[in-house]
Amino acid sequence: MDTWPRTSAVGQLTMTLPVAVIALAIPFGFVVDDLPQAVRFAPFVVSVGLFGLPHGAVDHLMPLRLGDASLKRSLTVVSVVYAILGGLYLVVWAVSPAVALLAFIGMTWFHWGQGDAFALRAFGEAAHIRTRSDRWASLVVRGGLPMLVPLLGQPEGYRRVVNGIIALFDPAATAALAPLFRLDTRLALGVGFGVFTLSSLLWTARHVWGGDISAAGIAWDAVEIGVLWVFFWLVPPVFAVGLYFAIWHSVRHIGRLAIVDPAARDALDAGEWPTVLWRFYRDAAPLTVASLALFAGLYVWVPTDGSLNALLAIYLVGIAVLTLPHVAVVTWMDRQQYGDSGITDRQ
Ligand SMILES: CC1=C(/C=C/C(C)=C/C=C/C(C)=C/C=O)C(C)(C)CCC1
Ligand SMILES: [Fe+2]
Repeated sequence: MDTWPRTSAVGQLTMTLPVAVIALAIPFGFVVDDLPQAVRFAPFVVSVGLFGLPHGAVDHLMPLRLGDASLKRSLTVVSVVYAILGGLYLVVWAVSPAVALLAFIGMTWFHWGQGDAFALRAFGEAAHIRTRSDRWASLVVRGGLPMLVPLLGQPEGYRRVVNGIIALFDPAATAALAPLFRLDTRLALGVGFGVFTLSSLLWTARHVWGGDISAAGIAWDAVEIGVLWVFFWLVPPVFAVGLYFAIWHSVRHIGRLAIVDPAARDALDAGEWPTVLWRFYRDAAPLTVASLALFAGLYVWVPTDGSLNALLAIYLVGIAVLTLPHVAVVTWMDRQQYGDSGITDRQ
């Protein structure tokens, strides 16, 4: 299967649109703290219906579309994976929220990194991401931007969200993560990640210096990385991470879903955008609604003060529980779409 339609419209949209929106939002970061709290939360609210939550709600069709499973088998396998992984993870939240929170950040680091590494290769011109080590380097950088850079630039906003989530289950447990916010910890992490970012670009640049590919892909990669560093450093975390989730990670994943759905792919080739979106929303609607039911259940189960902060915390725990099985499905998609031999030699 040709999973690399580099020149198609989906490529243009999934690559350019997110960067444009994120770059335009950077100046907004200077004023958003002075606006009503609801504005900071707006991207997460919007993500419930627009791209964010629905992007994972098509997982149940992946074994059907990317493997050789029947619809029934596809549904059964994915439901079982969701029930087991989501259920176990929910237990971890109840038993040790600090551990569960750290796992959530680590898992999102991996997942948003894997999503971007795939999109760069499939939709961008990222011919410099060729080998397994290139892909891992890109994954670590791309995932670290939304998960680590806000901690470096905006520790107070970061801490508020982290503590808010942990306190839902056990207010005393927030102390466990205090070292994360210390200046020396952040300095070490910042220097380490900065060095890693530059090294990974230099490492993948060897293919360009080797002379066999154009420099356009790596230049684009570097621009995106630069924009994201600035964005996550300056923009308040709740707003920044929410916007990134809805408009970057999810949009790129929806592009990925479209190329594995033959009818959506034909519509793409014909430039019929509404058809693509319609098919996506039709597929995603039932489980998006089911996810909302799960969130409502969490809200009933975990006592809160009903504040906006507490609602965000509940939403994030709900997302966390759904993300673990989602990562399992997307990691399987990676295997299918990259092929067993890795992504070498896909020139
Ligand atoms: C909001 C926020 C955080 C975490 C958000 C996360 C982890 C979101 C994950 C969403 C996922 C995994 C969606 C599915 O693809 C931090 C970084 C803890 C602190 C700063 C504000
Ligand atoms: Fe995702």
